[in-house]
Amino acid sequence: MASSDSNGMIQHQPPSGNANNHSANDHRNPHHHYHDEEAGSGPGSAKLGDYESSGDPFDIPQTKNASLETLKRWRQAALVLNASRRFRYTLDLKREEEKEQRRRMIRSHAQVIRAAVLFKLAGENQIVIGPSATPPTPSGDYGIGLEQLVSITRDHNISALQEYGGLTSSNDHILHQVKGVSQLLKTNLEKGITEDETDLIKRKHSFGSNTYPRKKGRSFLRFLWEAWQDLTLIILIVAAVVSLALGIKTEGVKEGWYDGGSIAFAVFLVIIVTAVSDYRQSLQFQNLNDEKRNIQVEVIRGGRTVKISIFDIVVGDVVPLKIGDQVAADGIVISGHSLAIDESSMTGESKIVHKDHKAPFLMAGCKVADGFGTMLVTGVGINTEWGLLMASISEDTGEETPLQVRLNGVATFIGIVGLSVAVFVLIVLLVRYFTGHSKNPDGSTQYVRGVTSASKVVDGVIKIFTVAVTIVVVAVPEGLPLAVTLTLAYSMRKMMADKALVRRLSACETMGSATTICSDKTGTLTLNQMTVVEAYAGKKNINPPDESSQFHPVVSSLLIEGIAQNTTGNVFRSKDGASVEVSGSPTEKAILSWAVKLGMNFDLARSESMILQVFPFNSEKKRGGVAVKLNDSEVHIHWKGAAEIVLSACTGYLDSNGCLQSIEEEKEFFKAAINDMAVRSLRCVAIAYRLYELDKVPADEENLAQWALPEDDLVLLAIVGIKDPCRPSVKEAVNVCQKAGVKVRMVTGDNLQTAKAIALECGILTSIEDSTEHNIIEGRVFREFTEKERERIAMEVTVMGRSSPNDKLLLVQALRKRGEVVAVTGDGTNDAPALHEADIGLSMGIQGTEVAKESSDIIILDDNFASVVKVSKPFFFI
Ligand SMILES: Nc1ncnc2c1ncn2[C@@H]1O[C@H](COP(=O)(O)OP(=O)(O)OP(=O)(O)O)[C@@H](O)[C@H]1O
Ligand SMILES: [Ca+2]
Repeated sequence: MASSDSNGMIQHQPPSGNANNHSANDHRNPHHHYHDEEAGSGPGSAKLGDYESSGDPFDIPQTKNASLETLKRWRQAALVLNASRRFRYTLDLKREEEKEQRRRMIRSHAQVIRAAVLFKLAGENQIVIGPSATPPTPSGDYGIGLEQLVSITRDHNISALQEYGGLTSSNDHILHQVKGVSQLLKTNLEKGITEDETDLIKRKHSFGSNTYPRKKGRSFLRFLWEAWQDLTLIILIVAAVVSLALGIKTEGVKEGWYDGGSIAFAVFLVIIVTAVSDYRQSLQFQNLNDEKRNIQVEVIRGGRTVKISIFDIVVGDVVPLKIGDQVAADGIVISGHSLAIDESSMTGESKIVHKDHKAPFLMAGCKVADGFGTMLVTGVGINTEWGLLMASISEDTGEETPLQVRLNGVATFIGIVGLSVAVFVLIVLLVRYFTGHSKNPDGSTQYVRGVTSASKVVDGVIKIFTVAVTIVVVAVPEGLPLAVTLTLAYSMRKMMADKALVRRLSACETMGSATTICSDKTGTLTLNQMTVVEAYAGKKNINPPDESSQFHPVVSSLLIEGIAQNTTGNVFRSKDGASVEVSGSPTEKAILSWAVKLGMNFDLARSESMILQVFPFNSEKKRGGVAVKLNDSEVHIHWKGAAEIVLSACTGYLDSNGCLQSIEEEKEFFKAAINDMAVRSLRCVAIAYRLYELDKVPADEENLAQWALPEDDLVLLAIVGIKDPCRPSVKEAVNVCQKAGVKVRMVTGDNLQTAKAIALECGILTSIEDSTEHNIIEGRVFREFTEKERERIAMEVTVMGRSSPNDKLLLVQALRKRGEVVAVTGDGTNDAPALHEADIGLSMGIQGTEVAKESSDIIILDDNFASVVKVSKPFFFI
């Protein structure tokens, strides 16, 4: 497959064989390179090993990664008769391949068109190197028409952007090249479009909506048609016909139809029930898919961050992007810091692409791999490659669970054995009959060659056939797999009612055999409603924490500057200033609200300094930083993050008079303060800053983007304690697990003391004395053990604090090595490898990122641990 990029150069994509391999190895998740990179050993090989060692052909490993290879072997071993009904896993794979092919087709199609246009323009001498583009043609209410807009994005036509750009923005946050397009689209790049209904409708009218026609599912008749095409059923149908014919022949129409009729009725019943259940399941999957696709995304409208359905995004919208998000529509980067996009879902190449003003075009359907930013939407729905792709593939994945596959296999196997026995009996009886060995009750030989009349022979043979048919009918257990299908369909419906979105049906089953659950703390065990309840400014404990008069003005203005700039959240103040809306991650929200109470005017604070460089917060480093330049050219670097980590980088603090003091002698005091808050289950965040010399800051953009923010020599401004109460239902849920013999472990990014306090509160730990050596462990300690030691320790670990997402993966790996069946909950993008590695990955519907959801088997819609338990409870006690 060859494709041309925007310069018309030919690039070679991997040959189709490769792509097939790719999907064959892991049909479930096209993003499995996450796993491959981080986990080392691929899942496929491990699972295959499991299979080999078990040696039992009926033993499909109970893991979700039951690979194609396993199924293929299994299929050979069990002589499967109707592959399409028995092995939907393979169907699933075919669909994946089909998807991949479509994707390539759409891409090459778009590229051919693009190449043709470029060629034509070149012929007409319209392409000149440098800024040159056809001027925008106004259309309707907007300065640019749909066609033109779409082609700019599709062709990654930067020169057109610059051409339209015209004026240079006074505000350097905004890449001025987007300015022109945004004006044509009547968008304010900072405040977005207005929330006005009529404006939205106008935009939809001019540029389309972010939806695509859905491919119709199969009709009921198709299911009916498929339902009877099963060898066991065909055997039964034949048996019914034969039996009917025989019965009528021997006993007359009135009496003789009973046997055949009842077999036919049974077959009919099975066909109908199978078809109905398959059909309902396909409808259910369609609903599931709709729900899966109906992602809630944030957009900025009227200066306010609002959550809307992805389908409601319109051209001109300003969409904030953060790590883990799915790019909701085609667009152009407005501003961004270390913004990197994983385009593998669209291009098939697992390459992370950095986006800035040189490569500002974003493709819908890709994932944000790093950093954050905002984008201007320029293409929606069917005008994007993603939309074309979605419209052209149907997604009713009628997968079967391992248990179903196994039972179906057993049923077929028994059916075949029955059939063979019947045929064997038939042959023996026929041979006996025709060789004159069978006798009537009166002792006379039944068949004498040349003597017995033809009609007698027919009767005799018919009797023999009846025996054979009876054996077949008794032997074929067609209802068995059906029973499982019905049960699972029921449990899936129940799960939906219990607030869980099942992405893979087999997960329901696996969940039943889970022996341990590794749960997140924040949001899953706790409510994720965070408020700052304690604050230290310098050594002074501020009480109440938002009493602004207790802060020295120097401290509070530095705090406000740091909090307003060093955030991915947003504060919206209504025109009259009466209501304030804070958005962002729960921790951010808590800190922003606190700052608002201290008198922060968000917009004003942000306009007073200019951001030079950002280090976005991530769970690995547990801190985030920003460098800002003030109007007087002073440079401040603000850091905010896990308290003890930031504290260890501090060399000074500002005391209650706003004077700089050395922190050396006071470190113990601050550590004790943090510990004191943590044991009361508060999450501690420290805020610090430092001065920096402007001439040490890289001047040119290239180096500035690469600049690693200095993070030593910090001055501590404040430490806050954030309360996040336990969910009320959690204690009971943990109890249910423990009763069912399922061990609950907490793996959290929070401080060990905080983790311990929450674990006590929700019953994961019964008492502090309960702790053995490795029971409560820090992520850092755990990761430094050797692999063998980790395996040994893992079983003991109940609470892991200050863990990075990779520690979670290590724990899951170690537990699985010890033969545990592990369920893992996760929300962050970095949790994807652990979710993937687990036997059952559970992601969070509200706080979870798209990447995490995609790597999980079950999405817990309300983020609640109690729902996790509710989902699996019926299975625990089987
Ligand atoms: N937005 C933020 N800015 C600065 N620091 C933060 C922010 N969010 C969290 N922190 C700090 O980072 C620490 C851990 O964050 P991390 O993302 O690893 O955990 P989490 O996912 O929030 O919790 P859990 O793992 O229990 O779900 C917190 O204890 C807090 O001190
Ligand atoms: Ca987490």
